[in-house]
Amino acid sequence: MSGAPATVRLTPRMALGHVRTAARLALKAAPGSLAGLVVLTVAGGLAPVVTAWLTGLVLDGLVGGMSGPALVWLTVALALAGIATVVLPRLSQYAESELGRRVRVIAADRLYTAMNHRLRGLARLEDPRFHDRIRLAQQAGSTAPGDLVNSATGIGKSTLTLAGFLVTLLLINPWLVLAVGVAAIPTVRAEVLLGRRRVGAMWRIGYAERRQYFYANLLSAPREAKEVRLFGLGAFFRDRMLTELRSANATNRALDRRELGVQTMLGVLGAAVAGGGLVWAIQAARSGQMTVGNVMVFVAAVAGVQGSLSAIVGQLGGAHRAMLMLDHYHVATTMESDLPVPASPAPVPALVAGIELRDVWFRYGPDRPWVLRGMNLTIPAGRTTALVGLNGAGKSTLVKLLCRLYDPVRGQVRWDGVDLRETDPAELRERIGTVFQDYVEYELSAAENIGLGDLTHLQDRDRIESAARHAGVHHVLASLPNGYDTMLTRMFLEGVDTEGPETGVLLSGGQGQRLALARALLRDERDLLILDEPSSGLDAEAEAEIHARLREHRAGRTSLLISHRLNTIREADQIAVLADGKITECGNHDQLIAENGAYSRLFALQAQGYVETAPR
Ligand SMILES: Nc1ncnc2c1ncn2[C@@H]1O[C@H](COP(=O)(O)OP(=O)(O)OP(=O)(O)O)[C@@H](O)[C@H]1O
Repeated sequence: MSGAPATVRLTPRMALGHVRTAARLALKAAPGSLAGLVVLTVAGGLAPVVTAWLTGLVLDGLVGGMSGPALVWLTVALALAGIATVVLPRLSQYAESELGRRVRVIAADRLYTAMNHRLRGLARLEDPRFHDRIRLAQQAGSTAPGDLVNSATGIGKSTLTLAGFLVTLLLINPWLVLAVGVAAIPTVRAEVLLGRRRVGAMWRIGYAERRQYFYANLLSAPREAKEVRLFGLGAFFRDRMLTELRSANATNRALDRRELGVQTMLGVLGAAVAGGGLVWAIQAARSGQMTVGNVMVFVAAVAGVQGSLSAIVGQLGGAHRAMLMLDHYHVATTMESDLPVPASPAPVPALVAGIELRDVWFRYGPDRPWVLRGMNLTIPAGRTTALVGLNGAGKSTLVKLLCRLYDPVRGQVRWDGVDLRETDPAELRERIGTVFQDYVEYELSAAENIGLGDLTHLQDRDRIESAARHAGVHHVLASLPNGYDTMLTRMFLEGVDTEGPETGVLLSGGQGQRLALARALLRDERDLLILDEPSSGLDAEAEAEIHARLREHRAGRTSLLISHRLNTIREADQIAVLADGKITECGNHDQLIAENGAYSRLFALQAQGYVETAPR
């Protein structure tokens, strides 16, 4: 799924496919509204023609001295047609809105279900082209199917009006149909060209708009606010935002000017044809070839033909745009899974022997440097393995491979002998509990923040509290204004619907880290516990306390612990040093110290720092 969206070209086959998709979505979402819309479209399309004819008949009746019930009935019919002309567009608008609302729900459901099922790893999420595509697909899902249906009904309605008035003109004077038709050719051609330009401009403006929102967001987002203020970046980002805004404005202005010029010319041409026709009609009326009513019908018909033609062309442009957008939606909902999963995946049983990384090579893209270069490591079941390495050595990358967020480029990661490529990632992840280095603090309640670790326990307050106690964060959470129900956010109000809603709170960095730990500990019975820098934000006392608890918790379980603070991992059963994409040392603390290698050097360096600053 790649390629710049701007290069999308619609073939007739694709267009037909998108029309079918939109029609199916509309039929599924709101068959009643769709049927109503069709009826309203037919009625709305014919109403102006009927009104014009009735007006002509009434005028002729008056001039011809018609009176009595016939004139009354004609007048009543004319009044009803007038009411219909006013009411029908309102009803159509409601039916369109309702259809749009319902289609949006189904389209969003399909899109996000596809994303959940087809985006199992991370690689695609790190591709900027994918983000362009998915953003457009989200936009398309919410508006394009409805827009396409509306354009289709709009085209149908205008076509009916056009046909009605063409027949009218044909009955009055066939030559007039030819004159109006010839005058319409440049209009159609100009609208098609303008439509294409509009679509092209949409991509260019879209990019500028995305950058503009990005800068605008930097100016108001609480997460970035500290740095923006401290480094005085406000004016800098504002200027960049305005530059993007001006660039979008310049594109829009150029387009508007071109449209203004073309449409003014076409308007003058249309008016000339209509004026010529009117002169002819008045002459014909004067010489008795035409009635006053027919003159009126003629004027309405010329305006109706011109108006409906330009509406059809405009709506075709709208349909074209909607189809281009639906193309992104189609690609996003039918994309292949980013991690191949066999038709019958191998089961992931409880871990008995261990996990083996066999000659694993990995890089984040064909044009990126290798992070792991033929790495070999066994993580024995029931033991604690610690992973040590310098910044950027590839420790977190290894964690992602263990969770099958990526597949190795070469080599295998084996779970009790089963290559992870043979497994269903969802089943594998059910067996793993993880605290990532860049853990998430969700803008939800404290209890939910922990409960998300295992949705089956989301409502189980006892288990949630027990996990919080293990992670040493229970007292902090219990003493929040609403205890575990306090929202951990300053972005949303608690209970907006109630009177005097309260704002939530933010935890400190270390408290947040404990919360993430509690979330992982809720997945208590998992086979593999991965802790990537679980205590980097904790004070020394808390760190010692947490590690003592974790040691207890890990006893007899399989765990992988990553930490730069070597004192926290020295009791691991096995310590592996990762350097240059490989495991360069592996053994327990005493063995590695005796080896006098990189681990020993790092340990001595850290120990020295403490000794030198310790009070005598
Ligand atoms: N998503 C990514 N896309 C491209 N490169 C990445 C990505 N994530 C990490 N890298 C690169 O891979 C290398 C290893 O990163 P990784 O995060 O695994 O290191 P680490 O050992 O965990 O480092 P640290 O100790 O700083 O946490 C780094 O050079 C990093 O720039």
